[in-house]
Amino acid sequence: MTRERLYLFDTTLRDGAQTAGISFSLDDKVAVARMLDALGIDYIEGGYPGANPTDSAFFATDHALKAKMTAFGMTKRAGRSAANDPGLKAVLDARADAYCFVAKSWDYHVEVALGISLVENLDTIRETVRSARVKGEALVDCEHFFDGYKANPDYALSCVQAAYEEGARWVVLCDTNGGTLPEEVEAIVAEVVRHVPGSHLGIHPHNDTGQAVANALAAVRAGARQIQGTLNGLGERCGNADLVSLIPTLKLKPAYAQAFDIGVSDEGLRQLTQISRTLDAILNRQPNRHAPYVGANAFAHKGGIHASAVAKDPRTYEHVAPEAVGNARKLLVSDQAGRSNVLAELKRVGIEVDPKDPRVMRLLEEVKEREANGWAFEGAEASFELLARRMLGGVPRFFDVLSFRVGVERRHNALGELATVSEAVVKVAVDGEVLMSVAEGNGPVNALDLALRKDLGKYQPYIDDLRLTDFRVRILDGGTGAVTSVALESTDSAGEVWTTLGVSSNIIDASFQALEDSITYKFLKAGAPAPRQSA
Ligand SMILES: CC(=O)SCCNC(=O)CCNC(=O)[C@H](O)C(C)(C)COP(=O)(O)OP(=O)(O)OC[C@H]1O[C@@H](n2cnc3c(N)ncnc32)[C@H](O)[C@@H]1OP(=O)(O)O
Ligand SMILES: CC(=O)C(=O)O
Repeated sequence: MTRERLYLFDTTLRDGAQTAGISFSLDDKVAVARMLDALGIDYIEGGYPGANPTDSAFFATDHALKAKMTAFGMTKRAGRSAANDPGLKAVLDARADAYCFVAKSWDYHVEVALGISLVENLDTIRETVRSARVKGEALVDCEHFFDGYKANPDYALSCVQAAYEEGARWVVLCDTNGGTLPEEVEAIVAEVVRHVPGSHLGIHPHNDTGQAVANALAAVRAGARQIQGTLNGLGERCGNADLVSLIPTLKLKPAYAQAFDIGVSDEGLRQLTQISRTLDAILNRQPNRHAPYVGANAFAHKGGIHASAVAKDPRTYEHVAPEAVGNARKLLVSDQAGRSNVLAELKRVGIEVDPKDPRVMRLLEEVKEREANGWAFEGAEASFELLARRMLGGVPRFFDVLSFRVGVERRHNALGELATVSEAVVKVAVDGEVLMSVAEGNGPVNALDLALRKDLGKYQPYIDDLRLTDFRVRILDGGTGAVTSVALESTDSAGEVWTTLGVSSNIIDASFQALEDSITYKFLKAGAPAPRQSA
């Protein structure tokens, strides 16, 4: 069976730039465009030349991409000719392969937002497409098409037909306000296909009911052959159709994979998790751990019953293989775990144990007991590994904390300014040697951290590159006598990131436990030798 070509149009750099809180620099835009091109996207909408200096600068350079670089703009202003519209000229002067114009197709919008007659709007569409075709491929985004169709189907259709008959390569049906449901999209697109070939129709769904991806697929089922969307679903308000969800669906789900060819190869698909996370890194955002296909939790199995079956065959609880999209499976250890989760995690960290060893069940019981008292091992693999090694084999006591003291003082500094200063003193024994360090910090935990890591004797070189990158405190029961859980995230020059936990009714104790475990984990990881004498 021959497969039909389905085109992907990415608007991360245009509609995605309309996401609240997001702003792309020129370098960001270039990096994202290259990433999209390598992925195999057919059209990359780079922005709106003339609307702002970044977008104009982006289109002033030659991108030499395989994808069709597309400049976005609005149809010509009413009351002036296309040749006499500076906004339109800026778009058409851009170095692009294709030009995409947003046009009104809802009679109400024509009258209220543009304040022109319905006939004048149709002339505007035609004249704009005519001017664009001279420069390259023309596309028309029919804004509010579905709302327009519901209000006045004949007029909405006449806008689509005007664009198509004038030579637009694609007429894109936009669910601009994002309120249309999949069954409505499917029915309306099926009607439009009776007037304009589906091979010239696209869909641009917004996600205001959380169904933009479903709406894109509904339009494809009804005959549209171009999907507009963005990476990670960026876009105005609740965003656009997420191409990171759509691409694997189109490639891995038989109903679509057997019917359609898209420009993304299997290798491109395997890069998807990396691409999604790189975009978040560029935007300085935390990746969505629960994102379909690519989220860190998309293939994380927490329930013991799930983990047990996954260990037998991953297909029991996975709809596709994580490797297909460049993601990885995880079996989490928590109070929802069974023996299978523990065995899988022990295997992952390289601890060999007979599955029938009674210590495995004791370890699981210890995890559950601790979780009931405020520990949360799920996000703290280093603390679980230390607990497991301590219970199953042993972890050298690289150092012993003999005592610590920390004080917080508010006083005038040398400049006469009032400042709050924390000072800590830590006494440790390292392989028979007693060492004492003093440090000042911007808070009591910081002062303790600096004092503890100041001098660990012969082990000091192993922690020179240790950095603490995050410190999260959770109060487990209300009130000042509450139990406190501290999660400490650490990293090193090799780029490994690990999280350790401490739980106590005293926040300083909880922090110190997490700190000691972080250092011990680093010693183990770096292969530090066990002390000659027990501490
Ligand atoms: C559905 C979408 O996402 S469409 C894309 C939306 N994206 C953006 O708006 C981001 C970029 N926009 C901008 O930088 C600015 O809005 C600009 C440069 C385009 C225009 O700025 P301004 O000239 O100051 O106009 P402003 O933004 O206030 O209003 C838009 C004008 O365009 C008109 N307009 C809107 N859509 C269209 C259209 N499809 N065709 C012709 N004119 C249109 C409006 O009626 C309004 O005209 P008015 O000023 O005579 O009332
Ligand atoms: C064009 C566009 O972004 C919209 O109608 O949503």
